[in-house]
Amino acid sequence: MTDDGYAELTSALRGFLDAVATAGPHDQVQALTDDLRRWTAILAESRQEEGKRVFGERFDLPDRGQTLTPVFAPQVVTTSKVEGTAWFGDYFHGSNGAAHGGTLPLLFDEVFGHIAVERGSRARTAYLHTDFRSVTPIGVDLQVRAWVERAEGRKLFLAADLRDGEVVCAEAEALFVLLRDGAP
Ligand SMILES: CCCCCCCCCCCCCCCC(=O)SCCNC(=O)CCNC(=O)[C@H](O)C(C)(C)COP(=O)(O)OP(=O)(O)OC[C@H]1O[C@@H](n2cnc3c(N)ncnc32)[C@H](O)[C@@H]1OP(=O)(O)O
Repeated sequence: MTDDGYAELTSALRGFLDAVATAGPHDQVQALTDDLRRWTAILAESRQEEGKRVFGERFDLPDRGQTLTPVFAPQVVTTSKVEGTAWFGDYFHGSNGAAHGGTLPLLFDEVFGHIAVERGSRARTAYLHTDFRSVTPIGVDLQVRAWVERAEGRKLFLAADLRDGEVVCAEAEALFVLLRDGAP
């Protein structure tokens, strides 16, 4: 990992989003808004085209340097399976201590993507089906795994599950289609 500060920035940004998500009314809200607008203007001056950005494009950083998805730390990545831990911060909270339902397919898409990347394939998600088996807790280390069910030509049929210990939180099935040469 290149120690250029971006891993720490990603971590700080996640912490900030979690703090925003859990904060009550605050008397410094205008100061915070002003600070955010100041940094937005500074960063806008260094806007880059896709392929030259950090966010989501730095494979040497945790979570590719992005905060869009819940934290995913892979432990095993092969061309046929991926296993690791997932962690949903407060930013991903839906209600009653459970993760927002839409954030689970978000995690699964990211996890499936590791298999596609490991296969050296340019692929896109054609469909992703999620079954919500039990509420997904916030702020807990969860176990996630995904695997290839079968491959048919350009089609890669994938499955995954997310567990809190013995409890299955969610399961997913997806079709990734390998892109034709020259596809955008
Ligand atoms: C150092 C290393 C660190 C590694 C660290 C890596 C981390 C890396 C993480 C990255 C994580 C990001 C991973 C996100 C991945 C996205 O989320 S991609 C964005 C979401 N998906 C999209 O936008 C896709 C939009 N759709 C499309 O572009 C096109 O429809 C597709 C899916 C590419 C397919 O188009 P196509 O290539 O023209 O293929 P087409 O001929 O239509 O279909 C091919 C076959 O698939 C079937 N098919 C297509 N769509 C469907 C469908 N929806 N249902 C059923 N069958 C279908 C067709 O029927 C056909 O079947 P056969 O006739 O061959 O039997």
